[in-house]
Amino acid sequence: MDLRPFEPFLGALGDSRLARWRGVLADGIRTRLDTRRHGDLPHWESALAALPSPPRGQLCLAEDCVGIAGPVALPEPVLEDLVKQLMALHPWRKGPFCVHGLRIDAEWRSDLKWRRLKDAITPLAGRLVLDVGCGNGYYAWRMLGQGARLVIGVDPSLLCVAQWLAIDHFLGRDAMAVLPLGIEDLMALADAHLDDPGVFDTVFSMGVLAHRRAPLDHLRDLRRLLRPGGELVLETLVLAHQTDQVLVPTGRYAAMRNVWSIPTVGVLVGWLRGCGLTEVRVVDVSPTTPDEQRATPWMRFQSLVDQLDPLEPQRTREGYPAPVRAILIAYRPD
Ligand SMILES: Nc1ncnc2c1ncn2[C@@H]1O[C@H](C[S@+](CC[C@H]([NH3+])C(=O)[O-])CC(=O)[O-])[C@@H](O)[C@H]1O
Repeated sequence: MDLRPFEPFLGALGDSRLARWRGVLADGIRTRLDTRRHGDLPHWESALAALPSPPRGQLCLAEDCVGIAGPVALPEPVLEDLVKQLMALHPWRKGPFCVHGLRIDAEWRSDLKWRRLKDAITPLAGRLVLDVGCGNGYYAWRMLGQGARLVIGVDPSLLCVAQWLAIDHFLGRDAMAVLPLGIEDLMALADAHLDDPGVFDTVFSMGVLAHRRAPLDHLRDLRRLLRPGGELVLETLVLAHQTDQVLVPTGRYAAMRNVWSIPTVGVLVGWLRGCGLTEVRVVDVSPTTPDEQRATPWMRFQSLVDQLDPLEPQRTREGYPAPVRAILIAYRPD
């Protein structure tokens, strides 16, 4: 993979407030693609190259599905080939996507989280949006569908980038991309090349905070990326108690090796305020259920149900409280 698939998007940055990011991001992507080679990348690249190429489709956002519809139905053999190439990008964690009638039933019903937050956020029409840890871009398509001017998704996983490229292959939209960068890459690039990275109208960080070893640094970074008055949408694992506690799992949490901290909602609100964010509000607290996160033919590994105690499903197999996630909104002061 080289810079070419990202060039239309980088070009689109040129006539926006993000113009100064254009060269910076191009350098970052080049470096990451060099150093983050992945053994499966050639396999994913062959699948992308072999995707059928019907005429460009339209982005169709149904309640439960990010869809692509074209002017003509794809013939059966072409659909079979489509399944084969998209399956080569297994596991699909985030979705569902509907590609010319083919439903990619991903591990997560990501539509459910979107439903919880979409009416609580400032409408995205015309806004410059950053989605940190965006996965394969499922939500970034939704953000574009709400009329965002540009959406930068960043995620260090090359499989996520490959899945975005597969979906974008059928849409060819320049105003959104999943770039192979971690938040730390973005901050290092900003520190080295930009006076002030605070340009985004809305910054999303969903499903990332618990995986950061230094959660307060993450919140400070998110604040720095917002323009004054900009909105942060934060989603993360929380403890459902009323106390001021932070769970720091010893070993795994729900089979995940990289969960470092799970605060109560009260602590999380305090962290946001302590990092200089204001008007903090909690818009949702929901347990994650096996209806929302489950194994499917598009994600054949173990999933949430395997990570919960079979006799006491309100606990993980390690004995911790089962996953509950909260969505909070906050602002960088003007
Ligand atoms: N350093 C990093 N910087 C940025 N992203 C990272 C980093 N390390 C890992 N990630 C990425 O953060 C994402 C976390 S998933 C949330 C996806 C989406 N937001 C969702 O809300 O469904 C967790 C979940 O499923 O809850 C993965 O795609 C990682 O590759």
